[in-house]
Amino acid sequence: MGRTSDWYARHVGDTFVRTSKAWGYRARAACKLKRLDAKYGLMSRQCDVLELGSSPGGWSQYISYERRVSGMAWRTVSVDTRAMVRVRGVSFVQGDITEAETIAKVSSRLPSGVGLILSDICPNTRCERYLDSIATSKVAEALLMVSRRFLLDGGALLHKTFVIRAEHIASVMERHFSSVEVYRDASSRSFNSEAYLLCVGD
Ligand SMILES: C[S@@+](CC[C@H](N)C(=O)[O-])C[C@H]1O[C@@H](n2cnc3c(N)ncnc32)[C@H](O)[C@@H]1O
Repeated sequence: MGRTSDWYARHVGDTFVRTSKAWGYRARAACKLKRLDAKYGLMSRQCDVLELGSSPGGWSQYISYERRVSGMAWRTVSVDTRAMVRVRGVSFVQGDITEAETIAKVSSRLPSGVGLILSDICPNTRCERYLDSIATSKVAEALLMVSRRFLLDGGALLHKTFVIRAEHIASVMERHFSSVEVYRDASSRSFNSEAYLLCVGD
């Protein structure tokens, strides 16, 4: 079997792909967020949300749905370098979170900050250990900068990274947050094994 058919067989056989399709989510990532929400009660936080790396919109759909069923009128602003088809109740900013122009656009929509930042940002990795490690560290740096700018006291940052980098990034985050927990989701496919860091401030 070639690489493409290999990927296809894995993809259609994946429970999270089937579940996300059944629920009408644009990406299987929505099922991962649902699992993280069940573990950490993310959506029960009474606050505005800043979502980073949102396209094609699976997480945005999940956030939008959860907020609507709970009747909460909190704002959600989502950011991605790539375009995203509109999601009800979500304000989308197209831009790079490392750029001042994007930060200014987010600021104008969330002038008072947020209680929760959710990042599913995935840098363009090249399966080259040194370059990938630089790319994931750059994302972590950008998230720290965004957290300093937008996260309110007691707020939380959920950050997706790769298992191989998780402990190092956690040790950096521990200098800036009062608690940092590393979680490896069972839905992560082994070849790109992802980990999530939940960083909570004072
Ligand atoms: C795994 S995808 C996100 C999937 C999304 N959470 C969903 O549920 O549909 C990662 C996204 O991160 C975005 N991204 C990567 N670097 C970025 C950056 N510097 N600023 C904003 N978005 C970025 C990519 O364009 C990509 O759409």
